[in-house]
Amino acid sequence: MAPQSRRPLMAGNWKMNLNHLEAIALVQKLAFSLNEQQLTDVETVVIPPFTDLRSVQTLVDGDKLLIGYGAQDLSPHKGGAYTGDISGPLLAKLGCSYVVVGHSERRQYHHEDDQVVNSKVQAALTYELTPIFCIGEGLEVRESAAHVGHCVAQLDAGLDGLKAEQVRKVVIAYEPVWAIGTGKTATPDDAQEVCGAVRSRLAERFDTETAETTRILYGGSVKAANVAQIMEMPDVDGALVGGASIDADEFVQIVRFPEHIKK
Ligand SMILES: O=C[C@H](O)COP(=O)(O)O
Repeated sequence: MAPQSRRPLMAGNWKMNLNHLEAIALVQKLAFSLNEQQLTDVETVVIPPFTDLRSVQTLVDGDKLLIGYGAQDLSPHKGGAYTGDISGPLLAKLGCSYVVVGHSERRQYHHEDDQVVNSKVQAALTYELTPIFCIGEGLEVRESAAHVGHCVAQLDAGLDGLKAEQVRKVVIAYEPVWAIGTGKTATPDDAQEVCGAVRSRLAERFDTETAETTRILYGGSVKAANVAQIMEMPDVDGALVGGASIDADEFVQIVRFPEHIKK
């Protein structure tokens, strides 16, 4: 059985969807549909666009909701002349707990390399934000069966310079790029293969405690219909959900996955 520190985490990455009014409506619907026990059993987090964060904060704080929130990216810099960037201190001040780092869409469309991703992981930890650090292979790498090595190399690069106690504060998300937004979900065994390799690598590079306590998520076309099978895998501690997280009913069913499995 997974240790307590690996409480299942369902994080909804809304990407560039929903304005601040739609954000309020969605979070209200989650709060209305999920009871205290369900939100205690499964940590539930929304990751809206930056422009929604203040509205989400006001709602979550005002009604003392058991729903966490975070941002989709952060600057590696503390502050200053970086037009368009959002820093760790600005996110922390808004009450964010999480920040996604190294998502494949940032790597692809904003040319973020492993070094940039590593500096963002470090920035997040500096400002007490939990990075949801993404790794994952494209289709070509998968087809050449080099995916495990590719993901482990991304993991190593992203965690470069971190001590074991810092790594334990990171959430790692395995997202095969070919499964993102395509409707092609990796099989539970595909998810387990890489999540298991990530955990073994954490043991090898840091220590057993780090490997056993660090949470590893799967992401890529997760929906209510497939989440339970994926969550049955021993090294999968949650999901980073894209498209299905902007549909309140669907995300509620994803959070309620324990009702469909016995782990
Ligand atoms: O961050 C989330 C992932 O990119 C997965 O997106 P998706 O669930 O729409 O495939």
